[in-house]
Amino acid sequence: MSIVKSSTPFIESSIAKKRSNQALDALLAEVHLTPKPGLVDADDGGAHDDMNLELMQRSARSLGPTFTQIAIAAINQVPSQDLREEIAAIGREGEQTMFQATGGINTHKGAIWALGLLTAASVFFTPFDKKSHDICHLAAKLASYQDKRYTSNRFTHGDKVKKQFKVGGAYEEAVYGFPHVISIGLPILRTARQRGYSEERSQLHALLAIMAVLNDTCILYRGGKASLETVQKVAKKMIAKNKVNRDEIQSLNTKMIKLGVSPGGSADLLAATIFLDRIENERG
Ligand SMILES: CC(C)(COP(=O)(O)OP(=O)(O)OC[C@H]1O[C@@H](n2cnc3c(N)ncnc32)[C@H](O[C@H]2O[C@H](COP(=O)(O)OP(=O)(O)OP(=O)(O)O)[C@@H](O)[C@H]2O)[C@@H]1O)[C@@H](O)C(=O)NCCC(=O)NCCS
Ligand SMILES: Nc1ncnc2[nH]cnc12
Repeated sequence: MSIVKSSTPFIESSIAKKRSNQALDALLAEVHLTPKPGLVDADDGGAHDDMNLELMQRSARSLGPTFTQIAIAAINQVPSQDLREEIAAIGREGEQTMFQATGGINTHKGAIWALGLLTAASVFFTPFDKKSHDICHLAAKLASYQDKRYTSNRFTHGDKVKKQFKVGGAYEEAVYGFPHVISIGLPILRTARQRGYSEERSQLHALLAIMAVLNDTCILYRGGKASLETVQKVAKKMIAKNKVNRDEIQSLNTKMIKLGVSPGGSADLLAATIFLDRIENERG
């Protein structure tokens, strides 16, 4: 069955397809960025002994139809309770697709959430040409409606650490308009580019800058507060020098493997940064 509704006009369906391709490309760009500390990349599986590059690519590609369905559902809509529930249902189905593609491994749950909302917001109706902060604002509005019909009562890893350490997680990041993307990821990516760094090096700067401050519930769940503080301290030091070298990344990677922690939330927010940056750049 075609994912694109037969009633969707051609121009709308091509915009929806374009945005969902951009979401998928952003996921793949994050996965391919090498080296990255603690995360799966072309060199190794980071702190994950159950993941590798091929698995991450398969997971990302399995999500293409999910992003297309989200974009088709959201095109020319405005945030509403009904749409929130429709997008949530598609997102949950996407999680099942991901688990099928990975044999039950959680590779991209946070990315489905963040990029799902941002993809929807990128195709909403507005009378103005949307900038990144407008897209994040609209995504936040959509996230702020309750997921009433489909919500599960499962107590997740995020729920556990949010309660234990009194921090926000992926939900709060979205509801507050993706502050780590708007105030950290995007400006650091662009500053690094202006300084003449390569695209990959600039993305690495953005990732480290996010890692330096984010309460990443993946790190907290596996390593507690001490591990999060260690990772943040090292990432902060690297970013403060404005120059990141490969040896330092490798040493942080080794440290994170020893601690058994991975910055999965920061990786998702890097993918969100790349997605929004590319949309804004395409307007010239
Ligand atoms: C509202 C939801 C986010 C609900 O999420 P839930 O409570 O079910 O899950 P959380 O545990 O809170 O995790 C969400 C994922 O978000 C990423 N993340 C973590 N911290 C942050 C942060 N501060 N800001 C933003 N994002 C964050 C992270 O995802 C990445 O890590 C995952 C891999 O981690 P790993 O440690 O390997 O795996 P675990 O499963 O934890 O197990 P162990 O290996 O440790 O045993 C990977 O998924 C990365 O993507 C968190 O995991 C939302 O999900 C929701 O309600 N969804 C329903 C559908 C919906 O409404 N969708 C709408 C839009 S499509
Ligand atoms: N590259 C990566 N490695 C591990 N977990 C991730 N979650 C999102 N991207 C990831």
